[in-house]
Amino acid sequence: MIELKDVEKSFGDKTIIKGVSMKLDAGKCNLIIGSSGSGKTVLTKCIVGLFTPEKGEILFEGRDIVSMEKNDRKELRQQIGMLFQGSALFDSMTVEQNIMFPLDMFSKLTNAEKHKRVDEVLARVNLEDAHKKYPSEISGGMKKRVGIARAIVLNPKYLFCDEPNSGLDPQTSLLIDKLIKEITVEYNMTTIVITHDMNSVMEIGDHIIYMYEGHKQWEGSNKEIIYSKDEKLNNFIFASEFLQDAKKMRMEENEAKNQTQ
Ligand SMILES: Nc1ncnc2c1ncn2[C@@H]1O[C@H](COP(=O)(O)OP(=O)(O)OP(=O)(O)O)[C@@H](O)[C@H]1O
Repeated sequence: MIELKDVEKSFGDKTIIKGVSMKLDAGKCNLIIGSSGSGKTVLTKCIVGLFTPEKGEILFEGRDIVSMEKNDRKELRQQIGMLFQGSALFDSMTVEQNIMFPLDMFSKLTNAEKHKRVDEVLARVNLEDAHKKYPSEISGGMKKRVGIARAIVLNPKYLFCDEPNSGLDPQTSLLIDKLIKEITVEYNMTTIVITHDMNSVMEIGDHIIYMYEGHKQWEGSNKEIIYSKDEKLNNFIFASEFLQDAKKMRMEENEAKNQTQ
């Protein structure tokens, strides 16, 4: 579990993150949503130790990354898998070499063990035959899957995904979401996903945090979000007429169900 207590982060005299507290559970997909500039990336960078907040604690299983010794922080960072926007694969390396990279950098496994591990994670993301391909030879969805395989190759306790669906069609997005969710449950990882994708919110949002102008405006599950009365959240998620209609229908269905019970 990761717990944030009253985290504050400023640049110059501008406070970007304003006293944010939250608990992010293991085995759950924790989604951070919010409009552009609301502080999602800055908050996430604070959590993974790339930015140091001026105030507050960020506890990984009770250990504060903010005040941690440099070596301990380095060790902890190796337990964090990252899936970057656009996958961030090395174009000059094959799929296999891309996934091997963190193992070469951070593990003490033998060559044979590393190859076995690469095979395992590629099989897990259903890409058994992609070892020798270059990123330019595979689709956007496959690149994301390679990105996921690379993110989990060191068996991390924590997984961060920045806009995992950006640039993907709705069907492929759904497959990537399902994969992230399955892996989260299977490995009991604490997963944090930054997303703008409302389908993801409804599909895998065990715990959703809505950021508004640097503070946590709302939190709840995908079951609760549809019935939320928070005006700012509703303006954000039901910005499209389609979603407004979907919400109305859900609420009417629910009312009808309650009346027949
Ligand atoms: N390194 C930095 N120095 C100064 N200001 C920064 C820095 N990084 C981010 N900011 C500011 O912090 C605010 C929040 O930015 P952030 O990138 O966290 O937003 P976001 O919610 O992730 O937006 P998006 O959805 O567009 O990625 C913005 O006003 C941004 O200009």
